[in-house]
Amino acid sequence: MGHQQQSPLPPHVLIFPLPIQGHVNSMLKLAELLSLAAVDVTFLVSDFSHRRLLRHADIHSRFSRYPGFRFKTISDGLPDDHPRAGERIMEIMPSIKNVTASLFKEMMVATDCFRSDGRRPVTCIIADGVLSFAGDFAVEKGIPLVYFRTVSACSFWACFCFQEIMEAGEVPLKGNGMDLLVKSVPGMEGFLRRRDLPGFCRVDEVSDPRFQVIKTETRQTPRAQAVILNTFENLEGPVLSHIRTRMPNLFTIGPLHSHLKSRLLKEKTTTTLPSTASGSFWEEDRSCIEWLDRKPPKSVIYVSFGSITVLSRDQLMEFWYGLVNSGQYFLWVMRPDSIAGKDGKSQIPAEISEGTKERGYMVGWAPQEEVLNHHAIGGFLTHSGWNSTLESIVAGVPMICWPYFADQMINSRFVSEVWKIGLDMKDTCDRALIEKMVRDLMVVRKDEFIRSVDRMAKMAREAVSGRGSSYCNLDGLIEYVRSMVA
Ligand SMILES: O=c1ccn([C@@H]2O[C@H](COP(=O)(O)OP(=O)(O)O[C@H]3O[C@H](CO)[C@@H](O)[C@H](O)[C@H]3O)[C@@H](O)[C@H]2O)c(=O)[nH]1
Ligand SMILES: C[C@H]1CC[C@@H]2C(C(=O)O)=CO[C@@H](O)[C@@H]21
Repeated sequence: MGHQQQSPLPPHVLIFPLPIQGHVNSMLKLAELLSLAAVDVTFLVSDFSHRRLLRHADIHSRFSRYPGFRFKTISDGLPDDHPRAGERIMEIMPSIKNVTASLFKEMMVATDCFRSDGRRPVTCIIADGVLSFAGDFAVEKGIPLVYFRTVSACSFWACFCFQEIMEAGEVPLKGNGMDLLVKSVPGMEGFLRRRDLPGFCRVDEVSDPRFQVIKTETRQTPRAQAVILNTFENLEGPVLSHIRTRMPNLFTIGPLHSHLKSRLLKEKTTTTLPSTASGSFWEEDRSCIEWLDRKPPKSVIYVSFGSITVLSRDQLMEFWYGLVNSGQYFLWVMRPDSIAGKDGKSQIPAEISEGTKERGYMVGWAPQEEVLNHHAIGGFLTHSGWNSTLESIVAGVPMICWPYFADQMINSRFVSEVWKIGLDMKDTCDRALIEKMVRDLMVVRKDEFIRSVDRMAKMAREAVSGRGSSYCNLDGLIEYVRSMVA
């Protein structure tokens, strides 16, 4: 019998996100894009996140069409009842370093880097840019390493400059001088105030581990062979040029949610624009879509502060009065754990649930991409998480930004001062201002904002289509991953 010609095994990429919603969302999109290109993918996520995905996101059926895709799980080192939200979210960083790092190494050695029948050992590690221990392993074993930092380029670059910011005495932020311009982030000298620096700078001493960990994790990025960012050239071009002086092998492939839709359409896996299955950690309440169906075009402001923000009762009341007094319809996402206090949902005051009925609607978690693309949505009151910002841009929805922490502080400055597609209310939470901003966004300056965000939306869609920059860059990344096994 003649010897059958075997086709060579595909490359095998390990994708390893920081196990929180915003990071898992965008890295799952990358995983699906690579799976579409017939690359084998092992997606390593915390047991905790995996349970949430299984429960609320129907994740296995989403990936069942990709035979080369596998989930593997690992502990994030936190107890199950840890809130993984609010101020305590940063506890995940030392926990991962102290617990997950050694488990990861053991797992990689014990499985021969996830080798199995018909599957090579991992040929490339794509790790979250803040998981440097995965980078240590890759470097030690000579496995090609790519970092994916899931935040904006502007935030990544500001974090990269933490050393210089510190040496210039521009941190720690002590509450005064917050409106002084920051001189140590090249390219942002004209508009970046101290209050706009990533929230990790809001510490009393530079020795604070929350500042130090981000400084160290970010500064080691250039040791990777390449870096991926979920952004596009026309959105953050000037910042990207600065980053490329230090990390020339930079792949901008975003907005990933839109890119995935574009490729799925092109693969002719579907004839209508696919609503890609979600990666939600909470149950999506679809009743809000029926509520929106009954509202006039661009008449509703969507309110959501992402997966980590926790509001004090006072803040909740200010937002609520501001929204009600604005006279606009509002759809408000109130996660069960989003109000400070012990027992989450029961903390929503009765006056709010009752008083919302006239012009508002509340859900615990929404199908956000679909909501933002609904004709009834005219504005987004957001915490300025990077996925939310990109989803709003692509949907052509102007924003009011109330950043809570981290990259959100700088994203909101870019939304208001650089891209001019919304308003920034950082460091304030006052009902009269909220009322005014909602009216300005939805009524008074509506046309001006819609014009600029529509222009940006068009550029975003171009970036992920046929000959667009992100589309070509993803092709380049796939080629690069393939070249590692050639
Ligand atoms: O009701 C909701 C609310 C949110 N989402 C989705 O959840 C994601 C939220 O992501 P993001 O807007 O980035 O916010 P966070 O969950 O807070 O993300 C964390 O991770 C991001 C990416 O690194 C950072 O930019 C943020 O600051 C950080 O808090 C988005 O895809 C939303 O579409 C829903 O599906 N339904
Ligand atoms: C919990 C935070 C630690 C780092 C992550 C981050 C980043 O800059 O990569 C920003 O905010 C959060 O998403 C993460």
